[in-house]
Amino acid sequence: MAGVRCVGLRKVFASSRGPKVVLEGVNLEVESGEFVAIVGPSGCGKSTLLNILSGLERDYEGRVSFPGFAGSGEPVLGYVFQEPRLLPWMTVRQNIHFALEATPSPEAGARVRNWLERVGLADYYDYYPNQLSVGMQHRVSLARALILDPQVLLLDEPFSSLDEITAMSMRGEVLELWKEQRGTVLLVTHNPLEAVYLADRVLIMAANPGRIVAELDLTGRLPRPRDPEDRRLWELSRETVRLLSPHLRLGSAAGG
Ligand SMILES: Nc1ncnc2c1ncn2[C@@H]1O[C@H](COP(=O)(O)OP(=O)(O)OP(=O)(O)O)[C@@H](O)[C@H]1O
Repeated sequence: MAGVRCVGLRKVFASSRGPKVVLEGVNLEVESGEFVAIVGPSGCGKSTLLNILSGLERDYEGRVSFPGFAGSGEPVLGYVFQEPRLLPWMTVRQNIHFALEATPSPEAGARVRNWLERVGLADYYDYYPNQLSVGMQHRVSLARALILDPQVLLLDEPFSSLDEITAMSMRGEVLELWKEQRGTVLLVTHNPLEAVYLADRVLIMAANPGRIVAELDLTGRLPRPRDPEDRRLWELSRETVRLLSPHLRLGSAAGG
């Protein structure tokens, strides 16, 4: 098990107009096994935050830790990027198998087949990424992250390019997996309804500089399992929008 903790995160990017503070004073405490969604205006630093948590971005100030993780090194992290980022010279099966190469096991082939079925791509195992629709490529990238049984799963708008029927099914798949493994999930989304359907807590970020400005706690207000048709989801999604809307004008005083 592993939670996620950030203390005083600050990230500055160089730009043609000089240094740009993208994240400032970001403090985050996610319990082990918690499902947290992050919503915020475009460009407020959500992906940058996930990149820091994943270890891809190492040039930042502040501290990141994974409380509750008892192993050596770092917990197993799964990261589903905004774009599928599949290796074009590998087939679907090889792309998913590739994720397991660091931990070879005799069951790897069976696990890949199982995940191909779970994401509805069993018939496409020998296709190359350029032979798939964008939505199918996203499903491969989801399988590639989930097959690792991650203790911490980072999802950067993983459903945004999917049609709504497929997105619903993939949300269900992520929830199933989360129930089975009780890993920690951090989901970045622009969809307030998706955030309140999936998460225990929704964090609201503002821009310029990116920081967490509000939080909506759903535990107790919306028991699980949740019905996607539940009217309360709409009410809570409107509450999320109300918390977010003062921060939506980029570059405004409210935005920083
Ligand atoms: N490598 C980089 N070099 C310079 N600036 C960057 C770099 N990566 C991101 N930025 C800047 O950091 C800010 C935050 O970007 P980021 O992608 O984290 O935002 P976001 O909230 O995920 O946006 P969106 O919701 O549109 O995906 C933006 O102003 C972006 O231009």
